[in-house]
Amino acid sequence: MPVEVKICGIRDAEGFDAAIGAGADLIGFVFFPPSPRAVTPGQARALSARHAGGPIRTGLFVDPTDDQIAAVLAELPLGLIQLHGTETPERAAAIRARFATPVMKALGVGTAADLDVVPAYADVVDRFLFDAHPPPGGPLPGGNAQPFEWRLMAGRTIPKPWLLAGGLTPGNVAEAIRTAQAPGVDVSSGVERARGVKDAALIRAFITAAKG
Ligand SMILES: O=C(O)c1ccccc1NCC(=O)[C@H](O)[C@H](O)COP(=O)(O)O
Repeated sequence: MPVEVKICGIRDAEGFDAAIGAGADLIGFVFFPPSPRAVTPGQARALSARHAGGPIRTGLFVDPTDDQIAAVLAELPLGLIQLHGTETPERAAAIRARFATPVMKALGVGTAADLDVVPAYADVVDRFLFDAHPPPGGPLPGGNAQPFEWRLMAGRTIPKPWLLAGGLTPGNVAEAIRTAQAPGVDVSSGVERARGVKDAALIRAFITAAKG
């Protein structure tokens, strides 16, 4: 199976077109206003409309209310809702049922014990994303360019498709995939030339390295 690649935090045409052109499988729009990568639903709709079909449009939320999700879905259909906060399995299940949209739960990994919660989500989400824990007191729960120990994932049976995230770059992604035995990867900071500004050449290099 080819490795799946998600390019997260797309907020301009350069990033969107580069991700599409290079064969991204998923594209992430951040609906978390404190993030430098945040977009409005209208901006995401306009970007998404640049290309019909293609990558799964993923909406990233952090402990969202139903109203926040509904406001986004009123503007553009999402193929996947990414929950990157402290959402419980019950909350993830409720969101999935109410919006009839697949859900990906992001989980922070620092030690093997952090993976103990996976079974609790297994029946109520469609995918997992494993990311580093955010720095204590930091403003963002993700998108921090922080890697975690990739070997913690090796040999694990994860009951749903999953993405490895955290501090990935064009230079380390191939090794990360091998070490973690990851079926997919997600990147934000590693394909930016400045915080929140995607770089087309880095996106192309990342996808080539991941899929190569
Ligand atoms: O990217 C953000 O700004 C962000 C904000 C709030 C919650 C999650 C966020 N990003 C989540 C992602 O899916 C990132 O791609 C993932 O954390 C990896 O980020 P990076 O280490 O910067 O590649």
